[in-house]
Amino acid sequence: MRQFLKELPKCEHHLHIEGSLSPELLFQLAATNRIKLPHDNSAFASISTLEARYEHFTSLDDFLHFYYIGMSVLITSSDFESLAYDYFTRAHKDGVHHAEIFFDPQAHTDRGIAYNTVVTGLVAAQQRAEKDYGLTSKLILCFLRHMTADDALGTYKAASSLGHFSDGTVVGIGLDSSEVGNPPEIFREVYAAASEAGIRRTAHAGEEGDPTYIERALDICNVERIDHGIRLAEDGALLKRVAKDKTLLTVCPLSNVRLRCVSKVADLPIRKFLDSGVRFSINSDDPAYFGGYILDNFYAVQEAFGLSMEEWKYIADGAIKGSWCDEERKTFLLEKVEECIAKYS
Ligand SMILES: Nc1ncnc2[nH]cnc12
Ligand SMILES: [Zn+2]
Repeated sequence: MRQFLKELPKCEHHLHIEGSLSPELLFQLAATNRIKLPHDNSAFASISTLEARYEHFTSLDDFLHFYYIGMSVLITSSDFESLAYDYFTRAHKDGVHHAEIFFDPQAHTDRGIAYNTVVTGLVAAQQRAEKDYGLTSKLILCFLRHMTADDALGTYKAASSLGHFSDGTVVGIGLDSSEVGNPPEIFREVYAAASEAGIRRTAHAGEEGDPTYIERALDICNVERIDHGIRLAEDGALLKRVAKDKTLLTVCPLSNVRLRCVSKVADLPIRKFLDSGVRFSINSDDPAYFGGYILDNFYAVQEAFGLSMEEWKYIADGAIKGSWCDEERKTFLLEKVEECIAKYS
């Protein structure tokens, strides 16, 4: 089963590129770029103390504190390119054929790094990954929900004025950071603009927030996907609606355990999603912080739920169908899944 899971063609839809910054690369870039890490936080004493601290996050906000300090070492386009190329290399080894990755421009522009510096580096890595591995990818621009709606709108306009939505450099928008107390409707205006312009839309919802966060993301922000969405299981009517509409949930099992949304993978509503016909993909979120890349998440789900090959085919097919790539690529990837199933049947 492990070899089958490794080879099963995967699409990753929930990966924060800044969350793939390993402690090794973090310390290396801090030295190269002369960035001072906080002296008053003993976790930053060494790579091993930082790794040890990552095993004890108490909540999303506790993690986010480290996440924003960590990314402060990313300065040049080439830093972003190395970060993203390393991720693509690892994802390719895990059987990822198509990745739709989040980036947080405000977390960089807020500390003086230009939006274009970030995107230039990421695009260079995307082009190399497609050439070297045949791995296709898209960028999703996330707004930080702890910042204002005006700031989100300004970021959206900056990307728009560079033509990044119309030329396909950025496929869609997302919403991340601290969820509870920062509901999706605060950002209704920027979502309406994206909707009007035909830009893809997703939002983190129902990670820590109750199911109304999911409902409001769907109803008010008109999102096409829900990132995490695990608390959907608490609302039967909403669950039916999401299943009927084939709205993709991008679930991140190891993240949910590390951030204490659930105490173990077996407590996630994976069985309920399968039985109700909810479409979902399995993803790594911030793999350098949560102890595993996409394949580790697949293994963890298999260990907890003992799924059949047919159920894995349903997950793999749903992930492809819910992707924001073209139909030709989807057809190709669906055939690859068929071949993999045939090989292991
Ligand atoms: N799991 C997560 N939830 C919300 N915002 C994030 N930013 C990076 N990872 C996140
Ligand atoms: Zn996330």
